[in-house]
Amino acid sequence: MRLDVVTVFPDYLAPLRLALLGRAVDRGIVEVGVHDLRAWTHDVHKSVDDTPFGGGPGMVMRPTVWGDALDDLVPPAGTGGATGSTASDPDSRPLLIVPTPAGRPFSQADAHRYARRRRIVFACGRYEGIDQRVVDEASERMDVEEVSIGDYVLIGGEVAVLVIAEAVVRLLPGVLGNRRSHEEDSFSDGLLEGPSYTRPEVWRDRPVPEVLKSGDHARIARWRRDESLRRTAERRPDLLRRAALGAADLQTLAE
Ligand SMILES: COc1ccc(Cn2ccc3ccc(-c4cc(N)[nH]n4)cc32)cc1
Repeated sequence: MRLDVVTVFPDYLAPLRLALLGRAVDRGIVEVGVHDLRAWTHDVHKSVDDTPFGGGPGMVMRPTVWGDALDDLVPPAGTGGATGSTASDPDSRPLLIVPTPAGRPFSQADAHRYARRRRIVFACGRYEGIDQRVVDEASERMDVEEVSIGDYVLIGGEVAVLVIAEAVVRLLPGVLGNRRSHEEDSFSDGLLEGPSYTRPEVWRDRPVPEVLKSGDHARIARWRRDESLRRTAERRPDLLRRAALGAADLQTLAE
């Protein structure tokens, strides 16, 4: 997989080269390119924004600058660049992800879907966002998704790109090493992960739950499922409605 990020703050994306993500890059599992949007500006002031048509607060990012940046990263057809998707491989087109407060909510299912793509370009907006025509025009030759990472307002798209990139790259084969499979991830069974414990067995007079030291794997699995159900019912009742619950689960929730 290749990830390209376009931003006016390239240093914000430095974490992509650290720790697990950095190791994935070093091992060639993912290639990462971070590009300063100002490299495509046309004026001495390297301006990337302008006042909004129709008035209103703040500034909007200019389509001319973004258009030139995306043309270089994903050359239009006929310029030797990427063409439309092939029927046999719908994921062959580059995917342009534009974080925005107005986007569709990003989910673990999206992370799995993105992890199958060969090429993802992230457009990091600032100010009040990017001129809408950039998305509209890019949609002619790329798959474009405007994505929100939550119902809160950030200052720009860079942090959202770090969140999405981490959620996606960790799913790539070989990135997490011998860690348990993704199938056991939080949300993988539709429920929240329950509590975890490690040594010492007693810490500030607080013992580890006895069942976890019992060696009875069936009993441990049941206890973990019950804790997961209780935590989900308390913190994310919306997830419960979508989860596949068995009779024992319903018994636990009824207690
Ligand atoms: C019209 O309202 C606003 C429009 C833009 C902004 C600042 N801003 C500029 C680019 C950009 C990209 C992503 C996000 C973002 C994503 C999530 N989940 N929260 N905030 C915020 C962003 C603030 C408010």
